[in-house]
Formats: sequence, C-alpha cells, structure tokens
Amino acid sequence: MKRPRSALYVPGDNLRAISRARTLGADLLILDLEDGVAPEHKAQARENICAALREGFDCPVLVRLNSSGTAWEQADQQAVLCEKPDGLVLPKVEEAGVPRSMTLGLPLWLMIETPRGVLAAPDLAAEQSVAGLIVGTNDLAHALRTRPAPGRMPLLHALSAVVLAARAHGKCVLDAVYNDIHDAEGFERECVQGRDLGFDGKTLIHPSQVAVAQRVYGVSEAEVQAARELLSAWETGRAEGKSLITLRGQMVEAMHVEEARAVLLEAGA
Ligand SMILES: CC(C)(COP(=O)(O)OP(=O)(O)OC[C@H]1O[C@@H](n2cnc3c(N)ncnc32)[C@H](O)[C@@H]1OP(=O)(O)O)[C@@H](O)C(=O)NCCC(=O)NCCSC(=O)C[C@H](O)C(=O)O
Ligand SMILES: [Mg+2]
Repeated sequence: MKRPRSALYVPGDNLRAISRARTLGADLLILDLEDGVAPEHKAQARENICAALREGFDCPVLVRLNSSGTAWEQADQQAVLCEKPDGLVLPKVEEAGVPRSMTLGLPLWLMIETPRGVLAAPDLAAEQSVAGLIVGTNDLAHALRTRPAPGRMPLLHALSAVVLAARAHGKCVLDAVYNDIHDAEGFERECVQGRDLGFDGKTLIHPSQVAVAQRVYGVSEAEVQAARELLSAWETGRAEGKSLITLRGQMVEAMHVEEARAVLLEAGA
C-alpha cells in the first residue's frame, strides 16, 4: 500500500457516510466498528461493513475492530472474515504479542492511544504483522489528563515517541484526528505540524479535511523544483570531485540527495 496521506474514519453504522466516502478521494478509508459506533448499532455496523466490502472500493480499506476482550470481539472478527479488508486497525493496543486470533492474517495498524501504548510503541512497531501505527489523541489526552493547549504542547513528547518507534522499524505512522470540523485553519496548521514531526499522513473525520491533508502531506511543485535543483547541483559538484556541496549557502550531503530522489519518485517526476 502507498503511504496514505489521508485516512478517513467512516462510522460503520452510517450508510450515507460509507457511500459518500467512495467519492472523496481519500488515500485510505477506516471503516469503524469501535468508538464511532454506539453499542446498540454495532451489529448493524458489522452488516453494513460486510456489504460495503463485498461491493468493493477504489482505495485501500481498513476496518477498526473493537478492542480485544470486549463483548464484540468474536462478532467483529467474523464480520471481517466474510470479505477481507486490506488490513485491521486495532485500538488501544498496549503490549507486543498481539494475539494471533486478532490478526486473521491481515496487515495490522495499531492505535497508540494510552500511556502504556506509547511506552510499548517500539516493541509494537517491531512486530512483523504490523504495517503501521496510528495515534489516537482523544483517548491519549484523556488518559494523560492533559488539557488542550496551543500546538498540542502536552502531547508532543508522545507524538514524537510514536514517530520514532515507527521510523526505527520502517513502519508507516499516521497522526491523530482534529475534532473541530469547522476550524479549517487550525486543521491545516495541525497537518503541517504533523508533517514536520515526521508523520506520513493524518487520520480524518470529515470530508472537508481530505483535500487539505492530501495537499499538506503530498509533494508540492515547489518541492519538486527544489529537489531537481539540488540533484543538478549535486551532480555538478560530484563531477568536479567534491564530496559535498553547498546550495544557497546550505551544506548538501548524500542524505539530502536521497531525500530529493524520494521527492521526485513520489511525485512521479
Ligand atoms: C463529525 C460528524 C459527526 C459530523 O457529521 P455531520 O454534522 O453529519 O457532517 P456534515 O453534515 O457536514 O456531513 C456532510 C456530508 O458528509 C458526510 N460525512 C460526514 N462525515 C463523514 C465521514 N467521516 N466519512 C464519509 N462521509 C462523511 C455526511 O454523511 C454528509 O453526506 P451527505 O448527507 O451525503 O451530504 C461526522 O463527520 C462523523 O461522524 N465523522 C466521523 C467520526 C468518527 O468516525 N469518529 C470515530 C473515529 S475518530 C477516533 O476514534 C479518534 C481516536 O480513536 C482517538 O482516540 O483520538
Ligand atoms: Mg480512540
């Protein structure tokens, strides 16, 4: 699966949203059976998700199950066995050694959203069946008893710890959701911050958030131009026998060249 810049949660009990999700151009959909679905709607949500998976999607689709040990565990697993999604999202994971029965042989995306989960993130990211980590800051902030603060200051340590764990094991890592669907500016600011922190993409809750996440986490034309310029300067420098070069006063080393090549590759340039 390509690095998802945007991953939209879609409540499994909301048929309208499931239908709408097909049209939004998100890189990844997460059909939800967990916190986005009230207990009395879980059975209907499982049925809807089965039917939607049978119909198929144009983009990769994950299903978020209820936690291991809940009353819904067995029924959730049966539901995703009927028509397998591209992976499973397991919420509130806290220790390595995810039970084999939970994996169903599918790639796993583990939600890091408790203090113990953050501390276990390096071991969780190391597991072979794990494709990615997803931060859940609603649960995490609740468990940590932090208060909302500008720039997510109280959560920065945890956010970076999760990125560090994912990167150490070559796994994908997605930032948490932004709850205020009417605050477009705040949302974009948080996307930029997440990208600066090293996240691959952002999880989303509303259609209005898709395009912004795609843009902020995507490769811009300016980045393509800068990458081309850097590669050209590097090749000239190397031809002149230099081990490293400067470009606009900035030192350029081999890893910057690697980054520039990755930018062009991702942009298909
Ligand atoms: C947040 C919402 C409840 C807002 O709903 P609503 O007021 O109905 O939104 P709109 O009227 O603006 O909707 C316009 C149309 O867009 C469709 N829609 C809305 N949301 C989605 C979506 N997520 N995916 C697909 N389509 C969506 C509506 O159906 C309208 O369509 P139409 O009628 O055809 O015009 C709502 O957006 C929502 O439920 N969002 C998802 C919430 C969710 O999934 N929450 C759980 C996951 S986040 C989480 O758990 C965090 C994590 O675990 C943590 O701990 O942090
Ligand atoms: Mg959560």
